Amino acid sequence: MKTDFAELEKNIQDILAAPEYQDHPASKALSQLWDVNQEQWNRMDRLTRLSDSYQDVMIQQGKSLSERFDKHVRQLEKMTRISDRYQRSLRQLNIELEKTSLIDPLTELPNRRMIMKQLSQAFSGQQKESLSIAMIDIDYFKKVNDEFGHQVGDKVLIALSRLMESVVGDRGVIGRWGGEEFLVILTSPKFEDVVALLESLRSKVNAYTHQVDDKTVLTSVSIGIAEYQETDSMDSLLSRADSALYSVKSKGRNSLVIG
Ligand SMILES: Nc1nc2c(ncn2[C@@H]2O[C@H](COP(=O)(O)OP(=O)(O)OP(=O)(O)O)[C@@H](O)[C@H]2O)c(=O)[nH]1
Repeated sequence: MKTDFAELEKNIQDILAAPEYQDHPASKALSQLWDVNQEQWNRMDRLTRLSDSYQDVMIQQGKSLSERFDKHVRQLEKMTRISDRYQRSLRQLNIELEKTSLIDPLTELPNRRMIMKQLSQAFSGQQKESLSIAMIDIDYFKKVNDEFGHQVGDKVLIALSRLMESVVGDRGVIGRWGGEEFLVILTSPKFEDVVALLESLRSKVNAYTHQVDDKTVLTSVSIGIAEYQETDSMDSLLSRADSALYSVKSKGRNSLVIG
């Protein structure tokens, strides 16, 4: 049976208020019991409120904890993204750095370091037997600078680089050896093809004209060629090409000599 507390409370209040029960010992005991009950009730009420507010605090704390956790996760994700981006740009920078350390900035041809690297690779490769090199020097280039100025000289160097690069094409590689000197590495089983290609290069440079206002810059190149021989080291091959170039220069330039 379910107790109707409201009715019970009313009955007790009525008994306690009835004058005929005032001095009855049971009424006193009931009154004491009522007071104890009220006190317990108030205590329960306080405890319930305390527990409610404690729960509120806990919920609030839990909420702020999870908010803090989410914030940290977001920060971590952001840092990871930054680190990824940083690493990507670092890799890109390395590629650029590697490129600039191997490419001549003016002519954009492989620089001496790069062309030496490639020569070394060709030297240790299986096609060593069909390897030839050519040392190319622009004739009287000082005169171009003296007459037209250094800036025109630069433009001529760039234009000749493009021209020579297009003649060599995929049959070899050309790099800037330094100043107005270039080195070509060619791999061809027939040496006469190498000579024919270099002769074509010489004649195209000779036919090239560079216009500066109403003046024309004429150019020519001297070429020293060396074909790989079994006893060759890289140094001896380079040295033969250099001697051949020297020989062309002493014979009057705009020509090629095989060393
Ligand atoms: N404009 C320009 N000139 C350069 C560059 N590098 C080297 N030179 C010039 O090339 C010239 C080379 O002079 P020389 O060594 O006397 O050679 P040359 O005048 O070509 O004479 P030969 O080689 O004997 O035919 C110098 O005037 C250098 O200043 C460059 O990057 N730009």
